[in-house]
Amino acid sequence: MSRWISLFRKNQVVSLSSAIHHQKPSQASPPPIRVSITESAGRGVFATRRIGAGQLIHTAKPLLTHPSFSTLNTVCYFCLRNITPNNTSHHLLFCSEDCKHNSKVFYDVESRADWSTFHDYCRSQGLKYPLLAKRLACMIISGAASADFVDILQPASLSNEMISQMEEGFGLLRNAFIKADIMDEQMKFLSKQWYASVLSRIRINAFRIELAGGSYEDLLSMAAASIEAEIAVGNAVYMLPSFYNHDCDPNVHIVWIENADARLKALRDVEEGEELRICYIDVSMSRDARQTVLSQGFGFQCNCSRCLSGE
Ligand SMILES: C[S@@+](CC[C@H](N)C(=O)[O-])C[C@H]1O[C@@H](n2cnc3c(N)ncnc32)[C@H](O)[C@@H]1O
Repeated sequence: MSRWISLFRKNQVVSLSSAIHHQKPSQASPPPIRVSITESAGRGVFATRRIGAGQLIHTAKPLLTHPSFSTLNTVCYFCLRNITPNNTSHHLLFCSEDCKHNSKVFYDVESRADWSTFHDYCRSQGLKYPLLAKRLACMIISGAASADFVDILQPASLSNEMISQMEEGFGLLRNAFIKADIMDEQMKFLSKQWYASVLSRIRINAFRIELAGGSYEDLLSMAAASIEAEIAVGNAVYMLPSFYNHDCDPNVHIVWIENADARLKALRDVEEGEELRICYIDVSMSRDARQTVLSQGFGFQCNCSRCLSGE
């Protein structure tokens, strides 16, 4: 969701360059945040104490990840870490034995089926989120996740037209499992309603992962590297980061260094009780463009102070 361009806005550069000295979270205590209801944006994340600019507020492991089609052979199929491609093999890659082991929760089921038709469909339609739904379905079939795994996340409201557009993807997903002889009992959850409900949640909660690389310890050099290279390796869904609302002048940034493990950092000093917000979009766009993207992509009218002031 978020992008780096926002970091170059003039009024943020000073706080960012002073931000890099406060990177370590408190080891012993829980993160200084709570999830509560906001006045106008559903649930949100609030600071439970003062947080200094640049402080690492918390990290988050993804619930679901999937590489982009363009990075399928160059990033870890589990954690999205960049891997030097092996010219002799076009097989899916894992960056470590740990990732290979951890991926069993979906890969043992996934590798039994032929995904070519489902993938061709996604590729031709430019769809990335059904890949995350496929991974979740594999986790549920393997018994590693329950059918309501992502139900706690806010769903997008879908029009009837959007739901009917999902039918083809649903049919192809289901067929791939049927052809792989997955037992009816294990696929009981896999209804059109389940598929639409999962995609509606992924749609507004998935993050587009851009890795900044292991050598960028400070936010400014990460921002510069990310803008230069446009490094989008895939998509991922998280639990806690999904509760952060959007602001066009955010006080928190989500960053990925070398894999899909997220780090949430304060962009400026935050007072106890203040809501913590990230940006979902490129906030260097004009107000009208931001409003259009947020309304079409996330279904809300942004009324942050920047939008209200017309900036
Ligand atoms: C990723 S979720 C954020 C958490 C969400 N508020 C919840 O209760 O789970 C994104 C959704 O939160 C709401 N939201 C986020 N930022 C908002 C904002 N600035 N103004 C109004 N609604 C917002 C919208 O409904 C949006 O689709």
